[in-house]
Amino acid sequence: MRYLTSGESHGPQLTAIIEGLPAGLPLVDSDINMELSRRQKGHGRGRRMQIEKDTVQITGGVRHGYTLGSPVALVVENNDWKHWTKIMGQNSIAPDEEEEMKRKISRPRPGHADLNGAIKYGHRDMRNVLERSSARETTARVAAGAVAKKLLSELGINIGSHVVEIGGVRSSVKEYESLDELKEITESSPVRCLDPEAEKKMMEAIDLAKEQGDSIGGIVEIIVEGMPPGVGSYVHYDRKLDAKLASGIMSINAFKGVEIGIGFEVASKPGSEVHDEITWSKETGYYRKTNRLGGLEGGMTTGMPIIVRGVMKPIPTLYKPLKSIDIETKEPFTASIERSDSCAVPAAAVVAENVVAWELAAAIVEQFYSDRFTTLKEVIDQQRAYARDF
Ligand SMILES: Cc1cc2nc3c(=O)[nH]c(=O)nc-3n(C[C@H](O)[C@H](O)[C@H](O)COP(=O)(O)O)c2cc1C
Ligand SMILES: C=C(O[C@@H]1CC(C(=O)O)=C[C@@H](OP(=O)(O)O)[C@H]1O)C(=O)O
Repeated sequence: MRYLTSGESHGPQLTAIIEGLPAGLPLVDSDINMELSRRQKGHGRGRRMQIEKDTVQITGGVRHGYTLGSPVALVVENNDWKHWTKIMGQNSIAPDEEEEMKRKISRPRPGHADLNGAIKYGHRDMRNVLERSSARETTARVAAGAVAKKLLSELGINIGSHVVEIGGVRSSVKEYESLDELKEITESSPVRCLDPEAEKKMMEAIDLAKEQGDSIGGIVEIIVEGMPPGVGSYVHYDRKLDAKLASGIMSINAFKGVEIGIGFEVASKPGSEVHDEITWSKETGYYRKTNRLGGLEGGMTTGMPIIVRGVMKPIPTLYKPLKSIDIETKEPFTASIERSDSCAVPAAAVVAENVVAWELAAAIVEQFYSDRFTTLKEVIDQQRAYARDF
């Protein structure tokens, strides 16, 4: 299963095309719209989110609420496009030279793809880079991830996320009753945090950063329950599920690191406090009383919850801008900013959740492939029973 996305941040629309989904998966636009709307929320987002009301059009691969087995095409229109038609027009005749010079972006923003992308593709107008490198593209990734999430949920696999840290303020709540409880709390938190004390401090930290013209990053955690054991493989580097999850998280704009289970804590702990002892009961089969390795051993699922964390750097566009060099004049400048998020960690948690959903669904479809969703479901149930009785 794979997908491609297309579209610029201020272009007419974003498109995702998914190939390799089995036929017969129930899928309606509200499954996707729910995720798109979650991605738009969060304290610290800029004015763009007031302009956009992301909703999907399913333009291929689905009839009467079920996938057909053909490519699924998803379209999300950019409301902001109407303000950018002149600047972004795909077919418009080139504007006169003077106008063109005014519009050209020749000032690369530190921390963005601008300068490297311009050098790579030979663009002297860096709008040609920033339009596609913008995290607006995560809308299309969430749309594709929402389809994966639907597939997982039909297979009894449940996925949630929460914000662990923003700008150095850490959530202290580690325990929650169930994923449903986690979802209930995070959906009503402006920063998707489980800890009400930390939530307040996180919001203050975001407001302070904004006031000071700065930005802050943070850490998000994704939890997945219900994965059958043995998904992924140890036999080759590119079949290891932990590697695929790490690659997925690192591919999200501004993500700079990934942890699985207790993550980097393993460095300071002895093996006896890292590895999860294996135990067995007739009802559940094999299980671990602890889950420090986050549901993955040897590149495969253990059947325990999968726990993945990702760290997001502070947003690079600052109202108190950093120094850079104009590529035309080679003179230093400090940029003027129109609008930007000051913190997008809560939104990024939703992106990460959907990216993880995609990687897990793709691994399941690859390993247990069937053209028919009903058969895939039977095979997954068989895998669970087989692992239990093994
Ligand atoms: C949901 C989300 C929203 C973002 N919003 C902004 C923003 O408003 N301004 C900005 O400068 N960067 C924003 N970013 C981060 C940039 O897109 C990112 O840092 C940039 O594309 C460079 O990529 P890199 O940080 O992965 O190297 C956002 C990232 C995410 C995930
Ligand atoms: C549009 C989204 O995020 C954008 C990501 C982004 C960036 O540089 O990554 C810059 C901002 O775009 P603009 O300059 O149009 O305000 C954000 O709003 C979105 O998340 O849907």
